[in-house]
Formats: sequence, C-alpha cells, structure tokens
Amino acid sequence: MSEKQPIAVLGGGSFGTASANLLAQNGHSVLLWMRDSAQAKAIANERENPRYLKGIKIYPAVTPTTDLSATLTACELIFVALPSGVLRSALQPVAGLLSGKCLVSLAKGIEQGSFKLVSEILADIAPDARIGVLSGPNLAREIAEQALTASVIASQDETLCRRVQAVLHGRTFRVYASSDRFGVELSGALKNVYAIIAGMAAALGMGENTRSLLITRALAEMTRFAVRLGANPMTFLGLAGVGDLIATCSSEKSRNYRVGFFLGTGLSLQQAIERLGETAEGVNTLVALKAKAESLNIYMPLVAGLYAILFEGRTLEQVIEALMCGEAKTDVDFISAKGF
Ligand SMILES: NC(=O)C1=CN([C@@H]2O[C@H](COP(=O)(O)OP(=O)(O)OC[C@H]3O[C@@H](n4cnc5c(N)ncnc54)[C@H](OP(=O)(O)O)[C@@H]3O)[C@@H](O)[C@H]2O)C=CC1
Ligand SMILES: O=C(CO)COP(=O)(O)O
Repeated sequence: MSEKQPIAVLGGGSFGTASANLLAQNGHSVLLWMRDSAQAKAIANERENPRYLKGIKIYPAVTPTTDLSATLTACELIFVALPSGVLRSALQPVAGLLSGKCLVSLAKGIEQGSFKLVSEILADIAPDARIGVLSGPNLAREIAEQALTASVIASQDETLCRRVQAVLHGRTFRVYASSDRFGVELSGALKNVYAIIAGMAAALGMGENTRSLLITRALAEMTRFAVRLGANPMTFLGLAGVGDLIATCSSEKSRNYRVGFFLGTGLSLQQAIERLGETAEGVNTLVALKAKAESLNIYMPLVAGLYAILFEGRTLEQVIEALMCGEAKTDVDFISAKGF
C-alpha cells in the first residue's frame, strides 16, 4: 500500500539515490533532498544521477529538491543518507521540523569525539522523533541494479519497523526487523574498517584463505568490542554483521574496500581518498575506534594494525608479520567470558 504523504530521502549520493529509487519502485512518491542544485537539475532533466549512480534510470516518482525545510514539512517518514560526519551540522538548523517524525538512518559511521552512532546524533537533534536504523549488505549500485538484496530495520519502535518493512519490501528487496538498534548500527559502522583491510589484502594478491581469515577474525574483533559496550553478540551473526562484512570485504563496489586497495598499491591515505572521490566512512571510524578500544583496553589487533599503517608510519609488511607471529590464541574467544 502506498503512503499518503511523500517519503523524504536526505542525501543525493549513491545510497540516497538508490534508496529513493527503491521506494519509488514500490509505488511511493519520494522527495530526494540534496544540497547541490546542479545535481538536482541533472536528475530532474536526465532522470539519472551522473555523479553517483551513472547509468541508472531514476523513476518519475522521485522528485529531486534542494529545499530542505519544504521537504521536512511535507514528509513524516524520513530516510537519512548523509555521511555521518556532516549529519549533525546539516540537520541541526532544521531540528524543529524533525520533531515527532519517523527518522530512519541509512548511514554507517561514528561521530568523532563523542563516539555517537548516527541514530544517537538524530536523537540529540530531535529528542521526540521516532528513530530506526536500516543496515545490512546493501551496496548501493547492486540495489539500483535490482540485485536481490536484504536488510535489517532496527528499532524498539515496532510500528516504525513494520512501516519501514512495508515501504521497502518488494520483488528485489527484503527487510528483516530487529529490536537491537545499537547492535545493528554498531556492526554496520565497524565493518567499514575491515573492508579497508580487505581491500589492502586484495591489492597484495590475497587468496580465499586470507579473505576467510580476515572476515572471521574481523567478526571476532567487532563482537568482542561490541559486547564490552553492552551489545548483543547474536546481532553480529545476522545480516548487519556477518552479512555486511562478507559483502564489503569481498567487493570492489565497496568504497572502503577500494580505499584499502588504493593504499595497497602504494598510494598515501590522502591520495587514496582523493582518488575515490566518494564517502568512505571507515577511515574516521578507525580513528574513533582505536581511541575507544584503547581507553577500554579491548584487544583489537586488526584495528591497531591498520591504524599503525595509516597514522604511525608502519609498513604493511611489518604489521602482517606482527599479526601472524603474535601470541597463539583460541578460536571463537569472543563469545566466552575469557575473550572479553
Ligand atoms: N553507498 C552505499 O553502498 C551505502 C552507503 N551507506 C552509508 O550511507 C551514507 C551516505 O553514503 P553515500 O550515499 O554512499 O555517500 P556518497 O559519497 O555517495 O554521497 C554523499 C552525499 O552526501 C552529500 N553531502 C556531503 N556533505 C554534505 C553536507 N554538508 N550537507 C548536505 N549534503 C552533503 C553529498 O553531496 P555533494 O555531492 O553535494 O557533495 C552526496 O549527496 C554513509 O554513511 C554510508 O556509509 C550505507 C549503505 C550502503
Ligand atoms: O555499507 C555498504 C554496503 O553494505 C557500502 O559500503 P561502502 O561504504 O564501503 O561502499
């Protein structure tokens, strides 16, 4: 059933555009807000987002706009697809228009300094909004190309979960519900860091053994961290945890993976970010995560190793040597009390 009001999507990048198109494919009217009027014009005239999703036809039911206040006034269900680092400053000025609305974060990042997840930033800005998080193995281009995909809507607000399932469910997209908003959101943010490592390993010619080693130990490390922060480890076994780790640690379509690949070919961090030209949340997340893990004394060798390469002048070879020759450990330690 179609929603009576239009649905808002904030952010005209690859995921905002893909999500808007998915909603339109399901019969909903969508206001897609972006800050850049040239991009809005291009979408309106050419029915394509040439900067972020070249070659994908955008449905007529998606209306691009640069008027944020009018968008928020017209819509009650709002999907937020802005990078985590800009979200607070972009939405704080219009906080009053978010009051009482349903806000669904599509972003996967952590705020520097506060270590807040995006839904927590939204709750700061609009304390009486109803808030959910959508996360899972959701590479934007694959969604836009209508590859069969699933995701998780996480919120303690069951009505919100059902509403998001109803508007997004379709022939190519399936949405599972979870009440563990913190666990779903944390796993989506953390996996970006490991996708960078996977990209680096790919540049060095990694085989399948190495990829499996990396994904499995990444899961152990993420879960160990999450449990210390009070999250439910079972959530990490679902789509937003294992599912997203597999997708982003295996695909050149992941921007975090691509940043890692560029680093592995010898580019500096700055060069890799410039070459990418899109959002790679994992770099900022790494910085926040390393500081938090240290302050809580949580063992995270992959995070420490990547940080040492990017910010402490260590070579990839030195870090690999240290990781492989480190003290012998037990498998699946993160689920036992000893592993914490
Ligand atoms: N792409 C994907 O496959 C997926 C992405 N995500 C998450 O979605 C979030 C958004 O990523 P994605 O769409 O991929 O990013 P992109 O890099 O594709 O696009 C970023 C968008 O944010 C806009 N933007 C940047 N700064 C501001 C600002 N200060 N005010 C308003 N708009 C701004 C950009 O506008 P401009 O062009 O004008 O710079 C652009 O429209 C991230 O947290 C990401 O992790 C989640 C799942 C999948
Ligand atoms: O989160 C994503 C897929 O689930 C997208 O990953 P990237 O941000 O690395 O492209």
